[in-house]
Amino acid sequence: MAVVCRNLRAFAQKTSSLRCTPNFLRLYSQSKPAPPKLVTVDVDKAGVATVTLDRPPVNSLNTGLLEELGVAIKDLEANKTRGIILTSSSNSVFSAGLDILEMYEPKKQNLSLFWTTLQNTWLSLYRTSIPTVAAINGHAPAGGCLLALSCEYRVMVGPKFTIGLNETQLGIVAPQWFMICMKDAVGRRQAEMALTAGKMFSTQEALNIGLIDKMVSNKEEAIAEAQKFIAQFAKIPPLARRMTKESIRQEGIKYMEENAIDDLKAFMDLVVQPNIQKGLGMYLEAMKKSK
Ligand SMILES: CCCCC/C=C\C/C=C\CC/C=C/CC(=O)SCCNC(=O)CCNC(=O)[C@H](O)C(C)(C)COP(=O)(O)OP(=O)(O)OC[C@H]1O[C@@H](n2cnc3c(N)ncnc32)[C@H](O)[C@@H]1OP(=O)(O)O
Repeated sequence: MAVVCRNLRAFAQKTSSLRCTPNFLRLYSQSKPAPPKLVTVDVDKAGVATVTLDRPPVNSLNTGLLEELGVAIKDLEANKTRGIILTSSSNSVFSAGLDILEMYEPKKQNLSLFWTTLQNTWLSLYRTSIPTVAAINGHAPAGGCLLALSCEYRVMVGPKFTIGLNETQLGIVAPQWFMICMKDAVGRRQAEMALTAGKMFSTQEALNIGLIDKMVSNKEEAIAEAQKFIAQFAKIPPLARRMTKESIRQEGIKYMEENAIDDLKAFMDLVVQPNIQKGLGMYLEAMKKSK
């Protein structure tokens, strides 16, 4: 709304016949339906929030969705929520990862906003003092896997879905902070093997290496397990919990705090390379053809 108002004000200033009065703004905002929300938040009686990614068909992470997710986390922190369960409205995809359309033939300004929003939202999720669980109810490649890895506990619906950081298979290198998240979960050795091969793991394989913590057979079970994980913290003094989480996640937090600008520059330089752009175009085409 703030952006709409700013744009309207600029438009009104450029014209002699329009005045950007409060009435005009009210009429304008009433005539335009609000865009659908890409992230929904439901807080239950126990104070646990289910945060649902809702960008059909595959919850690819565009700037809008990432922005909404970041705002949701900040709001939940302000409201002293007891836990966050991150899940998807789809019944086959948790998230398809970064929206390739944000990176294909981009405007420089949009690309920069996209990556900065990803960095900020990731950091908010990774370091929040609220207990976090990913209820992974579908495939979670690349950026989808990153979101799940940033939570403290992962429950995944199996056996038919897959999860992993598949970047090398796409001919790209996962950023350092993606790697840190994988190392956090599975240890350096397994992370190296997973990332160099760009392996997508079946749910059972993911369970075997500790990439997920529990396999269940449907979303309801996933949510119930997530609630159980969060409930255990009712007995833990929150300050001790918060400081422990912050301390154990220090490598990732410090990495982003100290390297956000270099990381942005590296991303911006890489994405606009002609060979990367050509690859992205071909990848999009291949996805369409595979239907
Ligand atoms: C990919 C190269 C990126 C290069 C960037 C360059 C430099 C950057 C440097 C560092 C950053 C690197 C970080 C990258 C992390 C990422 O997250 S990259 C994204 C990787 N994601 C994937 O590879 C997943 C691709 N999707 C799938 O495998 C499948 O869609 C699915 C998730 C398994 C679901 O399958 P399903 O059969 O249900 O659906 P469809 O495949 O039919 O898809 C429906 C519809 O959605 C479109 N789509 C799918 N994934 C994406 C996506 N990530 N971005 C945008 N659009 C996507 C697909 O094209 C279909 O569209 P439609 O034909 O118009 O209906």
